[in-house]
Amino acid sequence: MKGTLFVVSGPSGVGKTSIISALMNKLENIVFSVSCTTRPPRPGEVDGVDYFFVSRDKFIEMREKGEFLEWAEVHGNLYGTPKKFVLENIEKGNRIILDIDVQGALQVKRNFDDAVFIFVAPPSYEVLKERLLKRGTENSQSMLKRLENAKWEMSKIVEFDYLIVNSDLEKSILAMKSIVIAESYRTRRILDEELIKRLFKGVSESETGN
Ligand SMILES: Nc1ncnc2c1ncn2[C@@H]1O[C@H](COP(=O)(O)OP(=O)(O)OP(=O)(O)O)[C@@H](O)[C@H]1O
Ligand SMILES: Nc1nc2c(ncn2[C@@H]2O[C@H](COP(=O)(O)O)[C@@H](O)[C@H]2O)c(=O)[nH]1
Repeated sequence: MKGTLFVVSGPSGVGKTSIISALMNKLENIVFSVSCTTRPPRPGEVDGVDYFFVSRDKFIEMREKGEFLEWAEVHGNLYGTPKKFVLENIEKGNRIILDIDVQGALQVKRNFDDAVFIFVAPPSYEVLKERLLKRGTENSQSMLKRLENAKWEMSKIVEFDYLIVNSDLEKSILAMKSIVIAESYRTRRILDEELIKRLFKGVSESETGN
């Protein structure tokens, strides 16, 4: 069975990383796709764990070699999803989680019609501001840019399959976990020749209506 691609998007500071990192310890066969970025690391961020931190030249070289599944300029920096990692994990039958912006999500949507798209929204614009302020990672220019971009990102909610309004973190983690589990029960994902044979063993063709 092939793996499933989960694309998680939403405004900066809404809580995507918080939800995803908690989820990674709660499920099996789940991997996080570490993106490449030209953004400088924040204190505590580790290269290869949070992101692959690369120069703009290196990013452009990788982009030209076709190494990204999708890429976008987000809040003034370049971000991209390494293609090889995602494709390998789809082949292995894993669940792959992407934490990417809305522009990137819409690119993935054009190429992977089987992927699952989850939008994380803040309970209000005011709460989003508070969270970004409290996280304390952005200077005022970056804060303003992220809040301004949030308006366009929110306008694309309808493009997504699922919507989690992240008021209570624990409830949001549970919601994301429920979505990931429910997707693994979709008939189209699990019903193959082998399962059909097993399910209908001993049943004659006239009884199945075939
Ligand atoms: N439900 C919640 N209630 C209160 N605070 C929250 C909640 N979810 C996340 N936070 C806090 O909000 C801040 C932003 O969360 P986080 O870094 O996970 O956002 P993000 O969506 O990944 O942002 P970015 O897109 O910039 O990477 C963090 O300080 C986090 O602890
Ligand atoms: N299109 C892509 N967007 C990405 C990718 N990796 C992260 N992101 C998004 O960027 C913003 C900002 O992230 P931050 O870590 O600087 O706060 C956020 O919305 C991420 O989801 C990617 O590979 N492609």
